Amino acid sequence: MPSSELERERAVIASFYRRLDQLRAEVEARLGAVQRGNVGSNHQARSERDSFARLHEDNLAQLNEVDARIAFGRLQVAADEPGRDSDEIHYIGRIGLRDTDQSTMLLDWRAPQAGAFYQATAAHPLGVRARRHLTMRERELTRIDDEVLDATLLDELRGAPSGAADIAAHGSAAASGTLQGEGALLAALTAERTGHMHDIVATIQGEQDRIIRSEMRGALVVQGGPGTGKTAVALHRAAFLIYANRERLKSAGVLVVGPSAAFVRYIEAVLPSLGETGVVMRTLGSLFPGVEADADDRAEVAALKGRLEMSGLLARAVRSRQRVPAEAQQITLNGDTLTVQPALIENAIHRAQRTGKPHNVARVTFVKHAIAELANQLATQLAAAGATIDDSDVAALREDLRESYEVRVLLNTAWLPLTPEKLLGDLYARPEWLAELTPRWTPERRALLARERSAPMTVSDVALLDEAAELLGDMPARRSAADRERERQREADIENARAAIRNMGVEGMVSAEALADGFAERGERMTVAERAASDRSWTYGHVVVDEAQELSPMQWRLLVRKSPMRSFTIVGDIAQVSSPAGARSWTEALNAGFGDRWRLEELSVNYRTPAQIARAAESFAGHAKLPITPARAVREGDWPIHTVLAASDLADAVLDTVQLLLADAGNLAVIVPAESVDDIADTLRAALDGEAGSVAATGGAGRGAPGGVSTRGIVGRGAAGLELPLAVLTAREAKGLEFDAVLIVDPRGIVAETPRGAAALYVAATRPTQRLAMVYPRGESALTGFAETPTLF
Ligand SMILES: Nc1ncnc2c1ncn2[C@@H]1O[C@H](COP(=O)(O)OP(=O)(O)OP(=O)(O)O)[C@@H](O)[C@H]1O
Repeated sequence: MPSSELERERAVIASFYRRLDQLRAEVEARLGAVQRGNVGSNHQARSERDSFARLHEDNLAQLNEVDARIAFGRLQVAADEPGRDSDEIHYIGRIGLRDTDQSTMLLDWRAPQAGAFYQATAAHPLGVRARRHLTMRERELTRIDDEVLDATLLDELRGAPSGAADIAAHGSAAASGTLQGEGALLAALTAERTGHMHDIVATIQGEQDRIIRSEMRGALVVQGGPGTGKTAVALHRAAFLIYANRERLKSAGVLVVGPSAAFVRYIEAVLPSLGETGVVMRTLGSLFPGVEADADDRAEVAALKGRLEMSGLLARAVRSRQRVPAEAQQITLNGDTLTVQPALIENAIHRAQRTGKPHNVARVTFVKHAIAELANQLATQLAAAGATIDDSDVAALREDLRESYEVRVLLNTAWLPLTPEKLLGDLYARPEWLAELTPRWTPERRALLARERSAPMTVSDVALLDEAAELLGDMPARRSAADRERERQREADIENARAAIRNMGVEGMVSAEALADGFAERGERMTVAERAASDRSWTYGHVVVDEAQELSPMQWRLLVRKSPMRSFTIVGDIAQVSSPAGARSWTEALNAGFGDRWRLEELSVNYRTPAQIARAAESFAGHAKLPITPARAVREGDWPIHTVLAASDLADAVLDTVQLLLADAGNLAVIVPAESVDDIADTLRAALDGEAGSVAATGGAGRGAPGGVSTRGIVGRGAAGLELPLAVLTAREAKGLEFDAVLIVDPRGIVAETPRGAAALYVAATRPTQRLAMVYPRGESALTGFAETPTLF
């Protein structure tokens, strides 16, 4: 590219940075003024100050996040205004920028006019004559790639005297094929992986863009084979929806659900790099506030806990905690003895059940009714004994009964307030109670649920806890007082926010509701995302579910409760189902939550896996009869699959292969059957890091230096390995991730360890962007599909 053209673009980009720096300075000044402002001890004034400070801090964070690679595209669009003969030029960037005179300098990639950057093709140019990809490293423009979509432009440019000829000299004759911005795309795809997913905003492809910009209403299912960009598309769609529905989604929030902590860590930087920070990211094990489950149940147990019939069982369990005593009970109050007949309690229970409210909420009706009946009974008894009783005496009796320890025991035995944890813990730890509730189950089936009360909650328990919480409702005493106070405070906050906005002259910049959200933080400075994450019954404006094929019907029930409007982006690959509770088709998976109200989009190009690896994985999947969706791989790849048959010890063969791969891979995953993953991790740490350099399974660590030498070691187990050159993972942990090179240890062991182990191996084999190696234990041959000429170590 002639330097003149590059220089011209550099000058344009420099103007963007000047404007960005100017905006940043303005926001910093405003923030400084707010922080310095003396508001004294007035609580309301302090809240307002904190809210404005927060607003400016968020703005500043957004400007900082988008600083690197602020612009990535330029469109030359045919002028469509009559009388105008020159083309329009639009620059496309991570955010929109306006000059001081309010003219547009840079279009936000999500703006409607920017759509043509992703959608225009030679066949359907959408008015675009030329498209330019600007590749930047931090603030520096390093390369430009042109595509000329209008052939007449080439002729015009040939005749042109100025530097515009530079474009012609480097433009392709016309964008051929289906890939858009091929040069920039291939550069992105072959770049070394860092352990964190990057945004793809500069190279989104047409089929992806249509999905990203699809309307927010309803459930959209995105099906595609491995590496087709489903995760990337889902995250960019979240950013697009926040942009297009900012008011609604800023206050209701967006939830992104992924399969594992490693996965959440892998994707967490994408949305901030697009300037969106307020999204809640959760694993299925952390969707119930206060519980962080990461252990899985055995396959049969998880499958049972995921079944819809568990909701019926939990409902029966709650009902059975509303118990009529078998016999009459005696209580004494102020020296008088009262005989309480079972019918009195039964009557109060029926009254409460008829309210249709959750257990803990309906208990208020139960207690009120039972106390009233007991007071009437006692009053009649006292009157019969000669006392004179009027209404105020009956009210006093009710008060006494409420205070009585014996009455409390009596009522609690009939209707005990319950927490979800207690209900579920009892169900697992009390086999005789479970047997009462499940007369038609076999003893073997019941045994699947049996567990010590102290055992930690598992991932599949989370959906059951949430179901139980729905059936139980909040504990009554806490609820009413706290809720009334919250509502009162909220109204006052919105009123105050309106006044504050008028006073500060910032109408239109922030809504009263959004500002009131800031007040509500009450000094704790919680964001919408933080509040949403800590409130179990929070309903989100939109929910993104990744690896959605793995979800059980009970998990779908939980998620649908999180977005009653059913605004969902559901991405996954039905062939990759490896969880025993997952579905075999989208129709089956979505039936309970969505009926037939969902739409399907498919992605067809594999951007990650080189063709030679993708073909082998697909061939293996064919033999294993997995219902795969073949995808067209963008790259052929440079290395054949490396098959190693261990000559003696498996660990030695693994170590030798690891050393071979580490020589030219930026990051490497060693994927191992769950039962031997810790042993292999220990072996690798001992050999490569030495004891002192090892990294804990859950702790974070800085990425090792290039070449793999780091004072903190290069081997990490689980999510901790993502930032290191070598991560040791199970197939489940590797879901959704990608690495330059992947080494699969004992592939048959992975196939054998779960009922859907073949799918787990298919997933593992499709993680590399460059190289795949497989190490088989001594005496085994290579698996069909993956068979290549083996090496012996
Ligand atoms: N348009 C694009 N431009 C650049 N990179 C892309 C593009 N689309 C996808 N990629 C890259 O391809 C890789 C695979 O994408 P992603 O992880 O989203 O696929 P996936 O369909 O979710 O895969 P899997 O189901 O196998 O986990 C990622 O590195 C992603 O950044």
